[in-house]
Amino acid sequence: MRKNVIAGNWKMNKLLGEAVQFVEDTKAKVPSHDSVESIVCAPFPYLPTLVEKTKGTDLKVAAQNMHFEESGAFTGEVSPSMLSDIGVTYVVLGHSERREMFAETDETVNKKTHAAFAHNLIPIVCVGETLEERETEKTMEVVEAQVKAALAGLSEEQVNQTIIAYEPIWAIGTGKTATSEQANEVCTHIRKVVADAVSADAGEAVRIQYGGSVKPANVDELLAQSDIDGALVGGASLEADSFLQLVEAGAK
Ligand SMILES: O=C(CO)COP(=O)(O)O
Repeated sequence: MRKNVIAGNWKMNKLLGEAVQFVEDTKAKVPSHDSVESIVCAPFPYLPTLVEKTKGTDLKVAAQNMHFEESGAFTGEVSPSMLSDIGVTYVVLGHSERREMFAETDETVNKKTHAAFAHNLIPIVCVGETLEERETEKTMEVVEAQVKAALAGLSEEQVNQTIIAYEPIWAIGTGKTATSEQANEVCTHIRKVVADAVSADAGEAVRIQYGGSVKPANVDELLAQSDIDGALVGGASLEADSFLQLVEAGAK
């Protein structure tokens, strides 16, 4: 039985006081880590404070991106060792907003997955098709290529720990959710791609989240699908109450 992972991706939202208030309001209320992994993906400047404030609780903290290099002349970037050094445990990689607006490629995502494991960070690797790709029936092909590229060269053990987030771009922030059947169909395909590329066991073990307009009203139906093991949530993760409802759904 795979454990659900519910991650709130705050994106570029909240000021420090609001971020702290959020974790104060949720950290003692999230279900046990044994029943669901509850994660907030916060902007870089808040990570040390949030890691400190959530120590010893079941709420975990993720970064939303990182560089793949260890250190050097990369003005404005944050390295994997900086994240692990301050106690961050997960990192979102290859979000479609970074692919679209910040020149993230399959190749850099792959370098970042390797760098994450080298620094004990669990990667949440985002994949997903555009509306045009869906309408021209390229979804499976596009997602397959992204998954294979992201995982290339990882060991079976590393793939077992990887979290893949399937986020159809047309469903992000639009209020348009993929139907639970549409979402599951792609997640099933991703699982098969991992099984074929790595091993049957890795295909079984890898956790696959759905993301795109997930909210308390639709999360149960999405999580009830055979191959969906959680959600990566933007808008509906910004309020403590809504986030708590989502993690409680993940613990069922
Ligand atoms: O991009 C997303 C999470 O990473 C999804 O965002 P929304 O939940 O706001 O659609």
